[in-house]
This record gives sequence, structure tokens and C-alpha cells, in this order.
Amino acid sequence: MGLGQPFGSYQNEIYLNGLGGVVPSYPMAFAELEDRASSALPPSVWSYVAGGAGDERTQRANVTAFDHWGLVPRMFVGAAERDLSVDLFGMRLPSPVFMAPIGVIGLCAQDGHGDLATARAAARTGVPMVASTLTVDPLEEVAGEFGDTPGLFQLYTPTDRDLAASLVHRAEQAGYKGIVVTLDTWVTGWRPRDLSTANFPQLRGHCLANYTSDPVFRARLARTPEEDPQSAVLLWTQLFGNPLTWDDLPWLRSLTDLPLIVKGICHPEDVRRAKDGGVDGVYCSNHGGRQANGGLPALDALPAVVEAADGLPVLFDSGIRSGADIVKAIALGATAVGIGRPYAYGLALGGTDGIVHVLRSLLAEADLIMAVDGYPTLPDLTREALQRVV
Ligand SMILES: Cc1cc2nc3c(=O)[nH]c(=O)nc-3n(C[C@H](O)[C@H](O)[C@H](O)COP(=O)(O)O)c2cc1C
Ligand SMILES: O=C(O)C(=O)c1ccccc1
Repeated sequence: MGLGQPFGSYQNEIYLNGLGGVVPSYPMAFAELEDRASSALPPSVWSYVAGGAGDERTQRANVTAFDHWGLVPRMFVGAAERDLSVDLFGMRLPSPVFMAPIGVIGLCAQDGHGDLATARAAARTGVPMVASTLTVDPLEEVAGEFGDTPGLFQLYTPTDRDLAASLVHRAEQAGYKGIVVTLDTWVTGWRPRDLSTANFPQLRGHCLANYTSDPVFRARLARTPEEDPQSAVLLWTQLFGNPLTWDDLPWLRSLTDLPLIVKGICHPEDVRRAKDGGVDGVYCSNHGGRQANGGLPALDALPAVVEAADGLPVLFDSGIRSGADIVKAIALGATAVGIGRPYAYGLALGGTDGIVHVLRSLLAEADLIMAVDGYPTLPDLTREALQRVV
């Protein structure tokens, strides 16, 4: 048994509890986590969260892409103590892991306030939450649960520039430490699971609190969202999707002095242009295969993105299901790695406790791999630590 501190110690805790006859109530393997979440969530929420674009081959490929890399063990390293901490945009984080923005995370909790439960998990683990624009509770209330853990705000840039500025300003006021602008979802991808049940949660008025609580949004309505929720949803459909171009980047940059990160970047030329436009970080992701089917697995886009970033921080998500996946993404050059669906499933099973379990398990596994394989710090995890497996 490894005695690694602090993340690997979750293992000791579980085995020691076993001596007292207590076994974990949450799943230890991703397949079981997914299976149990599928029963715990209402079918419409399960389909929305678990589903992706087209026949979901890109979503699956995001996961299997990790099979094509293997970490090469090194011996006589004496990696008795590991350091997984990282500096990111001035934040000192205990690990290179964060929770990716999940718009409907609010609906995954049994009490319907999953954003608050996620923020509490961030407070308990030190794993930052990137709060989506599409939360059940307003961004100020979400930030109120962060404790000492920093949080980031993810912006879906509305077509109304004043509304965009208002959302960013509110995030600044609420203490968010960075703005993540998502570029790949100004239009929704073709999603057969949701189409077959004709279900799109936002159209049913879910997760629109950041809009309905916003003074600019409210000023565009003849009657308040409380009096006339339908008109608020209609206005949301008109304002939500903004097909941004490079000409919009100077304006986005001018909105805030906070670190600005652009999400959905998979091409090295886009990295270079974003860098020239003054962003503080790029976020390599294909939205978990929810947007465009038939695309390159996000992991396969990562090395070229890292190279083009040339020292600029690179965030990564899409397909992380284990601690081994975290280690591989870091070795391919990611500065920090986003967990997506797995924490939504933890939330579905056990609220904040369920998320904490999922995050601690992922971090324990990553820590123990670094111990066993002799890579005690993140800088030790370089491209040389990996071998391509065909
Ligand atoms: C149900 C769901 C909702 C999402 N909502 C958002 C969102 O509001 N904003 C955003 O930038 N990304 C959103 N994403 C994408 C995630 O941030 C992340 O890119 C993706 O989940 C990574 O893939 P994985 O979960 O398969 O690892 C969402 C993902 C899921 C599963
Ligand atoms: O479901 C998503 O992945 C998502 O981020 C989203 C948010 C708003 C509209 C469409 C998709």
C-alpha cells in the first residue's frame, strides 16, 4: 500500500475504514460511476449530460485516445513525496486539476442546486470550479460557496455586448479569478439523444439564472422574468449564441483585466492568433464530443497546441476518466486538466460528497502513478515520460 501524502492517502483511508467493516458507498471505477449515475438521474438529464454529437464517435475517441499513450516507469527515483501543485494565472493550486464548466450541473443534484454543491466541493478539495454561464443559481451565489478555493467564470458571449460586459463585471465583483470564453458552442451541435426526446433544458427555462438576474437582460424585457418566464426564455434564445470572429477578440480582451482564457482551441494557428490577441491562456477541448462529431480526439490536438502556445498556459479537457489520464495529459504539455462528466456523475450519486469522492479518487490515482512510476513532480512529467502505443 502506498503511503503517499496527501492525495494518495485516500487509499489508506479506504483500506483502514475496511478494517472497521466500512466499504466505500461510492463507486471506485468509472464504469460503475457512470452506470449508477444513469439510474440516479432523471432520463432527460442523463441523456443531456451523457450524450454527445452524432453517433458519439468523437466522444468515445476522446476517451480511447488515452490508450495510445503509455507512461514509462522509472526506478531508483525514490519518489516518496510528490508535489502536484501548480501556479496558474497567479493562483497556487494544490493540483493541476479543475472542474470544467457544465451548464446543467445544477440539475444533476437531487435538490436542483448542483452549482452550489459543486462550489462546496471546490471549497473542500481545493479543486477550482469553472462556473458556467448556465447555472441554476446566480454566479454571485455560486462564488459565495467557494471558500478559500479560487474559481473561474465561463462566459457564453451573448450577442448583446452590454450584457456580455455586465456578466463579466459581475464575475469580477463576485471574486472570480479568470474568465473562460467558450468559442465552440454559439450554436448547439446535432445531438440525437436530445433530439429523439425533443428535450433541450434551457428552452424549458432551466439554468438561466445568470440572465434573469442580470440588470441588462432584465432591462430588455417588457415584463419581469418572474411575471413572464416565457418571454425571458425567448429573449435568451435571441441573445445566447454569438458567432464570434477574430475581430471580436480585442473587444473581449478589453472587457476585463482578469486572466482571459479561450476554450475550444484545437489548431496551432488559432493558438498563435489568440496569443497575439493578448489572451492569458488557451483551453484545448472539443467540448467532450458534444458539439461536432467526426472530429479529432482532443488529446491528439494537445501536443501541437502546446507547442504553438510556447509557454502560455494550456488548459485541457475532453475524455479524462482516470488519474492515469490526468498524468498523460500533463506529460503531453497541459498546464491543468479539466474534469467533466465524472464529477457530474459524482454529484448525481452523492451531492457534494459524491463530487469530493470522484475528485479525491482521480487525484489519489494520479499521485500513486507518479509514485510507482518515479515522476514525483509535474515538471518531471514530460513528453519523454510517454511512449506512443499503436
Ligand atoms: C452536460 C454538459 C454541459 C456542459 N456545459 C458547458 C458549458 O456550459 N460551458 C462550457 O464551456 N462547456 C460545457 N461543457 C463542456 C465541458 O466544459 C467539457 O469541455 C467536457 O465536459 C469535457 O468532456 P468530458 O466530460 O467527456 O471529459 C458541458 C459538458 C457537459 C457534459
Ligand atoms: O450542453 C452543452 O454542452 C452546452 O454547453 C450548451 C450550453 C448552452 C446551449 C447549448 C449547449
